[in-house]
Amino acid sequence: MEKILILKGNILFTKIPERLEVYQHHYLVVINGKVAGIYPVLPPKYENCPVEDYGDRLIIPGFVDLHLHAAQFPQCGMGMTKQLLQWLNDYTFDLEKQFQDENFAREVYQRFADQLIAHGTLRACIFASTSTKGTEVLFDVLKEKGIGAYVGKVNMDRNAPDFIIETTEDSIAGTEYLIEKYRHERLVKPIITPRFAPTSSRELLEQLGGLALKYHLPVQSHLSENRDEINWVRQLFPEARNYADVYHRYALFGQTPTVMAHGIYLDREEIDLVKRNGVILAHCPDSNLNVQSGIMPLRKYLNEGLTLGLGSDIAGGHKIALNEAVVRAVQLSKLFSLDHPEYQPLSVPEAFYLATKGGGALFGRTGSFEEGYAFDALVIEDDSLTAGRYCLADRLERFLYIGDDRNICARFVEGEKIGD
Ligand SMILES: Nc1nc2[nH]cnc2c(=O)[nH]1
Repeated sequence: MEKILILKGNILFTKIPERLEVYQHHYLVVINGKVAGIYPVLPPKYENCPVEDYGDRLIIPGFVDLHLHAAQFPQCGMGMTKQLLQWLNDYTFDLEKQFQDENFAREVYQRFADQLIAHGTLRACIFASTSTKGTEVLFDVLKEKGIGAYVGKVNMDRNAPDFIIETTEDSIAGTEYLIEKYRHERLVKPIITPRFAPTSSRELLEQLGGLALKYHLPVQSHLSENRDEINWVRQLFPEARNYADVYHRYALFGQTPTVMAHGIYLDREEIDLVKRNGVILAHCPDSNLNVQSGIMPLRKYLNEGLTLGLGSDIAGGHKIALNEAVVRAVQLSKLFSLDHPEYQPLSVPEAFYLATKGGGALFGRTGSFEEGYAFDALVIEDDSLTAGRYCLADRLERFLYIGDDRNICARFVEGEKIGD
């Protein structure tokens, strides 16, 4: 039997980056979790269906966080004067080790999931830790909460402290165990997750690429984030043409759907490979500022036709709320364009697109209210932001800039209300 959900309110979303679609006081019809249509007047066939009337509130797509580390959640806002490699050594590895303790993992992951949902992130692409048991806890917590996610057990078998790396065999065995257990889940699914090239042996990369192909699973990792990291990769993989080619050689670069975080310093050849292989880049502006990685040439990549989304990159980024990343992406693009006037700063609709439909590309049809898209949505109550006086586009901008979880009064994932 068809499950019909009808909402009424002010509906805003993007189909293309440059333009916001705005429907004032319209009806949005959802059938079996998918958007069926938006109407000024309810068609007669739905006349007897109940309507959730949200009055003058905004209804927008849920946020999609394309890159964050659940196991770094307790570390937000710490070590923020270090650069990447030092920060990993001084803070991150010590913390991630603790996720071998399932009770600790459960306590942290519950808070992490609650905060993610409270702030309106309804789909996320997540690194857990190297602990297989700890990662299992994360899968189960996210399933209970009803959010959509890709979850990766982190793989590392070299160039990090002994207490956190695994043998290649253990790393692969743990990964395959989780794949077998969760690959048929509807909303929370496994993703292959080599931490990054420097902490991966060739053997590990080869076997992970094999798993991605065998189970047709997506892949996530880090790419070209920091200059010292890039030099390190050059020393470790002299046979590779560039950083991207390290992953490409091992079937971890677009042979299955792939998200690479950062990609700040891509050369011409790498940009072409990203485009040719359909790799999605996760832009993480807060993190790029905090650990002084640099400014991604976002407009250049958009002009090249690359697919991008936004990531909070907890805990390189210090805030889990993705509207913060929207704002920071716009701000950083303005700084970039001061020195590169040929590249226009990002507009707010473009940044909003990245945080919804852009990142949503990894999850299939989500992040928009076009027909056939999964109905992942937030209802925004912005009275406290003096709603009445502004047009709908301005109200959305104000929510993105100065709103927070207190303004989100309902959340839907594939048509189901969550987080109440
Ligand atoms: N931002 C960030 N970059 C990384 N590169 C390798 N590991 C990490 C991590 O945990 N965070």
